[in-house]
Amino acid sequence: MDRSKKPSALQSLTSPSLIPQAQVSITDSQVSATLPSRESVEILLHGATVISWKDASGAEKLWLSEGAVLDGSKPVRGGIPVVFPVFGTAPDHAATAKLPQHGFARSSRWEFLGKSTSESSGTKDGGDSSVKLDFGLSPNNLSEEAKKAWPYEFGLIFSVTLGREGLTTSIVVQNVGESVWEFQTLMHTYLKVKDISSILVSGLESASYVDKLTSPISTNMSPSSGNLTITAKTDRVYTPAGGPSDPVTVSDGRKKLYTVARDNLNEVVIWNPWTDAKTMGDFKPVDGYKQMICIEPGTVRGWQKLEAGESWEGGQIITAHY
Ligand SMILES: O=P(O)(O)OC[C@H]1O[C@H](O)[C@H](O)[C@@H](O)[C@@H]1O
Repeated sequence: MDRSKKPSALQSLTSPSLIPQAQVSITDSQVSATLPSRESVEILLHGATVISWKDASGAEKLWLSEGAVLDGSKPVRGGIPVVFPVFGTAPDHAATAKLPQHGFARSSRWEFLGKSTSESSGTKDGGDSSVKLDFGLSPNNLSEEAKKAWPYEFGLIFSVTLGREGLTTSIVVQNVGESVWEFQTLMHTYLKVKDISSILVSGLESASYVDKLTSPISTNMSPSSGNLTITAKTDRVYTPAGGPSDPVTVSDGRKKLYTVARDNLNEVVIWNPWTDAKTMGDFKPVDGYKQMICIEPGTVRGWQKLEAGESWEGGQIITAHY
């Protein structure tokens, strides 16, 4: 076919070089993506941990400890570690009792399964408006120790979708075996803030919460109005009153910073170690707790049961407003 005679409209549709595309780069240890509009994300294969999410101006949205260990020898302190199949430890839950804190997903090397992109026609510059990166984990990727401690047939797909306004992370949990098993999962998101003393968290009004810092651990009700402020060590598991469609908003004074919406994830853990940060060897600088707040959507009160052949999906959508 004589290409010079092709109608020009068709020519532009079929010339990929004319359409701005997301750039994805893959190394032995991580996958990074940048949109034509310059937002970017970096994910380590270790734990499928998102370690950076930047807006178009290059401003980082996630807190990552300067002491974070990124070589796969321990879970990453910061970013978005994936918690599965147990949140914390569950000594009384026989099936997960032998697992380390927060399970094995954040300590295992995941496989990169591939990328997909979507274009938006409405914007003036066109091109890719989002890029989705998929990561997989199955018993084949686990250490012998983890396989022995949790001998179930499972498949996980963790997807990270970078868009112009926000970041979505979602997880599909599949029971590919022949017996029923149960799990908990959570996205341990460390959001970066300028100064924790002016941070307000809304969306937790009238929520019941488990305070993990009382002894014994207590269940409480949050007030029906007013924002949550962080003025000391905080470790609470909230169940927002409006169900998983109730978003949580993080503001700096009157300026909205982030909205965290959830899909199928009933709970939101709010964590800040405060000055106990100094007891964690990988939390640097030690006063870094002033620049972070963990807003962790998950399903962690009780257990999700999966019958043989069943699958379950949940996720978070974080919108950055600044
Ligand atoms: O130190 P890690 O194992 O990463 O856990 C860090 C924190 O994770 C969650 O937020 C839990 O609610 C906390 O109890 C825990 O301290």
